Parts: sequence; C-alpha cells; structure tokens
Amino acid sequence: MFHYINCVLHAENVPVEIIAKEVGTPCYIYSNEILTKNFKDFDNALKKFKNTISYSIKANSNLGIVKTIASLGGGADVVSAGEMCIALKAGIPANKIVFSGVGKTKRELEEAIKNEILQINAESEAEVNTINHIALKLGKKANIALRVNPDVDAKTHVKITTGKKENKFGVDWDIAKDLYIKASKMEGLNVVGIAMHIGSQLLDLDPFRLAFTKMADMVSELEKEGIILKNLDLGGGLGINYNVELPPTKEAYAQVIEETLGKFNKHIIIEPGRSIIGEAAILISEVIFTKDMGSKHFIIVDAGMNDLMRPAMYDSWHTIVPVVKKGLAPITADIVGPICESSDTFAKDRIIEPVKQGELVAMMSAGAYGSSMSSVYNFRPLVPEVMVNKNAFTVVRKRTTYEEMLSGQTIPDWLKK
Ligand SMILES: Cc1ncc(COP(=O)(O)O)c(C=O)c1O
Ligand SMILES: N[C@@H](CCCC[NH3+])C(=O)O
Repeated sequence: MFHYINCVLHAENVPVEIIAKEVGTPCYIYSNEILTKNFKDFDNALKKFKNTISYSIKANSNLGIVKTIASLGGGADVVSAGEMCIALKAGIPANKIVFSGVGKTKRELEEAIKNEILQINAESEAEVNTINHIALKLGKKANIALRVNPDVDAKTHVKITTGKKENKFGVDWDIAKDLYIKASKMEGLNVVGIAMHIGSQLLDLDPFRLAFTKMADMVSELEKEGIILKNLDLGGGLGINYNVELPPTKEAYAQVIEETLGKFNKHIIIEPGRSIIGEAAILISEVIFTKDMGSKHFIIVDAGMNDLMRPAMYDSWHTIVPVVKKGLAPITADIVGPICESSDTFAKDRIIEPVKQGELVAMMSAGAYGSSMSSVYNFRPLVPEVMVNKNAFTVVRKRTTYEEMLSGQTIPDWLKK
C-alpha cells in the first residue's frame, strides 16, 4: 500500500508529497488498509480457537490506530494505566484487556481491578500478594494469570529478548507451580490464566514452539493439582520484514499454537504489536542539507532519533527511499538527523539514489515503536501522524506546539521579578 505511481511514492491512493505539504515534515503516515489486513490475517489464522487478539498498545498508542483495532473486534495488551486509559477510550471492552509489566503500581492495579479487565498478568510473588490485598480491600475478586518465564532463547536482538531466566520478566519457571497453588487459595483472586511473552521481532517459529510446549506442560501439571485455567496468553513477538527478513506467516504461527496447545481447547489470547502496525507506517522527512566530509557523504534530514529511536537504540535497519524517484545512479551516504548526538544516525554507508536539499525521503516499516517511543529531546515537537484510507487522509495527531510542550512548567516565584 506504500507504492510508486509514475515514480512518486503513494500511501494507498494519496501521493505522499501532498500529505507532507499539508502537515509538514517530519510526519508519520499510516495505511488503514495494511493495519486492517494485518489484524484480519491474525483473525483468520486463529479462527479455529476461541480467541482474543489483544493488540499491544506499546507498539503504537495513537488513538486512531487503537480505535481501528477496537472496530475490528480486537482487545488490548497494556503495560500501564495510561495505556489502559487509551484502550478504554478507544472503546476496547475491559474484558478484552490484559495488563502485563514487572512493575505495576498499586494505583494501576487498583484501576485494573475496578475496571474488571480480562486478566492481570502478574510477574512476581510480591505482585500476586499485592493484587490479592488490593482486591480484598475493594471487596472484589481480581482475574489474574501468572506471566511465567519459560527460559527460552527467542533468538532476537538482546535488548528485546524477554523470556530468558536472566531477564527481569515473568515468574521464575521453577517456582511458578507453587505460586499457582498459593494464588489459587487466595480469597481476592480468580486464577484464570497463564501468560508468556518471550521477545520481539522473532523470525523463527522454534522459540515459540519451545515456549508453548512448556506452557502445555505447565497447564497439564496444574490440572493435576485441580487448577483449571481458562486463558492461554501467548504474548506477541512475531517479526516483520525490515530489509531482507522472511518472517513466518500468521498461519504458520497459528499452526504452532494448534500443535502445542490445541488439545486443551482453551481461550487463546495473543498480544501482537509490531506484526500489526510495523509495516503499516512510514516516516517522511525532508532533506535539510547534504555535505561531504572527506570520503563521507552526509544526508541531513529533519527527522531525528527523537522521532524514530530504533536505529540509535538497536542499530536497526529501516529502508530509506526517495519520495520521488529520478532514476539516478545510487551513491553511498550516511543519513542522519539534526540531534546533537552521533547516534542520531538512521543509516550508515547506505546505498541510496541521491537526494538534494528540500527533497523528501521515506523511512519504511516505521509503525511499531516509532511514534510511541518518540520524545521531545532537543525541545523538538512531537510530529504529526496521518492516517490514510484509500483516497482520503486525516491528521490523527497534530504537531505539538511549543506552548503545549511548555504547559505545566512553572518558573519559581523567587525568579519572578
Ligand atoms: C508483554 C508484551 N506483550 C506483547 C508485546 C508486543 O510484542 P511485539 O510488538 O513484538 O508483537 C510486548 C513487547 O515486546 C510485550 O512486552
Ligand atoms: N522497542 C523495541 C521492541 C520492544 C518490545 C517491547 N517489549 C523495538 O523497537 O524493536
């Protein structure tokens, strides 16, 4: 849906240049069609199970995106009360919301219990005790699952691996069964499920297979103890193509679920983020200057690491293309932003068609962990987000103004003359 017509990049049926002219650069552009297709592909693949697709809001928390997920019947995976607020505001029913995270505060847990969400994925014994305590105080029963750490190598980037013993996530495998037995006796808890999430951008199904097999073993063990779980929450993690990756299809992923957990006939929850929104967006940026330093050619663009953090944080690849192709012979360049950090580099020694001052480039597959991880570093406003639907487009977040950025800041009385 991001494609060239007569050498001009289009988002669905809209020339990207028109959007850039209207909202300015940098800006994120989302394709409703890709987003919808990705959700529906999961929906089709999981048809054989009673299931909830709880979109992981951390991947992209724009209200327009979350509302689209809600309208397609999706749920939400949230990691803070703020994300829970967005999910509810977008119309996602509380009984489709799961709440993960190693450090939920008492206030956040209280809100989750009051909202009667589908399940709180507790990640430690201390958290289980705290949830029980709060639920009793509120005169309620909290639906919980234990997020269990299966100690499986997801074979992905070390900074986004979450299912190894040395990672902070989940309940240690060796104590999980005992904690289930303790939790099942607590008056304030409904122990309804088990959860896992082993990492992000997985390109191989084997780690999923290993983790889900361990989950199956745990479910069987617990049944022997009389603990019958309703919900099996498999987390997110399915990878996407950024460059030359060949991620597994959603059907192949569902097949692994069938092979490992199908026999239980339980409610399957998944928490995909990247595989729903990643390829549904591009970041458009204007070339501010180009310059040569010795043998190096720099293309300096108006997007910075504050707008798209992934290359600076994980050395990740985003394909960068000119918005208007001129068919010139490619050159080698570093594509960098204006931020005062050397890590503000989107691409090193990248082979790209030459682009000049004032021309536009697009960074592809920027929908996941792009705008949601952005900041106002260097006092740069948050950039506009635009959603395209066939021939139409809507600004789903406007550029932040300096007044908005400064609102809430106060000059101490003693400095006021
Ligand atoms: C608990 C949890 N669920 C789901 C996700 C979404 O992962 P992904 O975007 O890789 O699908 C994450 C992020 O890795 C997570 O921490
Ligand atoms: N922020 C990471 C993904 C982390 C997922 C959250 N557990 C990325 O951009 O690839």
